[in-house]
Amino acid sequence: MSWTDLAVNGRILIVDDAMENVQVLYQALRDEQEVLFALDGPTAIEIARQQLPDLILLDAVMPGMDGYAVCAALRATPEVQDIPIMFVTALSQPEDETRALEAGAVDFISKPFNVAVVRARVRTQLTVKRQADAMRELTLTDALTGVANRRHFNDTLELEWRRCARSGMPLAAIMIDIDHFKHYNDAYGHQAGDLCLQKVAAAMKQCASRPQDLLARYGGEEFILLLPQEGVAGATAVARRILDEVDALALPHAASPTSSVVSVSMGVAAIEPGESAGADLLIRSADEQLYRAKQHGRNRYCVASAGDAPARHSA
Ligand SMILES: Nc1nc2c(ncn2[C@@H]2O[C@H](COP(=O)(O)OP(=O)(O)OP(=O)(O)O)[C@@H](O)[C@H]2O)c(=O)[nH]1
Repeated sequence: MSWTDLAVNGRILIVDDAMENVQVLYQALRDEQEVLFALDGPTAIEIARQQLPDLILLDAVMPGMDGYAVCAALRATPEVQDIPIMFVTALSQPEDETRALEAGAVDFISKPFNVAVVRARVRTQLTVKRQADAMRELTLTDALTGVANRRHFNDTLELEWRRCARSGMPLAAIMIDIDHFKHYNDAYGHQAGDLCLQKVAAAMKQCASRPQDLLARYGGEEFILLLPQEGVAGATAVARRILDEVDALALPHAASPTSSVVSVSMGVAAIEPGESAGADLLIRSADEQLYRAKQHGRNRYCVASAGDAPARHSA
């Protein structure tokens, strides 16, 4: 892959209160990039949060919320704070440029600009963004299974907790443990154990495919699935699917006292985030239910709500 290959197909958000300026930049970039635009700061922030562009080209002088205020607001918003911002402005003094860079911009272009220079600088910023994204992805991913690692899970849990608290939506988690995995390693070897972890993780990932769902490896053979905006009923349906999908893998486990094939036990919990409790309550609750599922014979899930009997796999 070459330097320019890395840079194509970015999504650019142009923010400028003058439509004619938007059009000039659009004409300059549309051959190489997907281009979005906003004519004011608040709309730009909303589009950035929803469309997650790879780069924002931001005018400095706009009525109401100016470019510096937009830049500060974006930098203070967790889900968009890493999107690079390039000022494209009629301002041209060194102090304007300094102010933009200090506000968190990565580049500053004064108008009138040269189209070829803008294109090249956009490509440069997109390449840097791609590389940063790739590095970030590595630090957030479990190397063996390719699902999120525990650190990624913890960060997402905090974010989703706050998001669900704001929107009054529930947040659910399923704690999942492969049954008798020590026996599996002992019987089939550590390499086969690794392969088993990969297959089980891939099967579970298919069971929760909404963009906000997050499957993470929580410990050795322990996984956790976070289901934002999902209550007990939805999470229980996902747990049932996981039981079926893992069973359908039909991975022989001759050393298991529970089943002839690899099986999982799960704890399901859901909560409406509020002032009185922290995110750790959700995890503790899912963990308690996992313990119950193990106690009741494994290859099943238990649900954190009064009166729920441990649900057994139908097979
Ligand atoms: N192959 C492999 N094994 C792992 C990995 N991480 C943890 N393990 C093994 O997973 C096993 C977990 O054992 P236990 O905690 O006793 O759990 P278990 O045997 O599944 O028993 P129950 O959970 O009670 O059904 C240990 O033998 C670990 O060595 C890994 O990355 N690869």
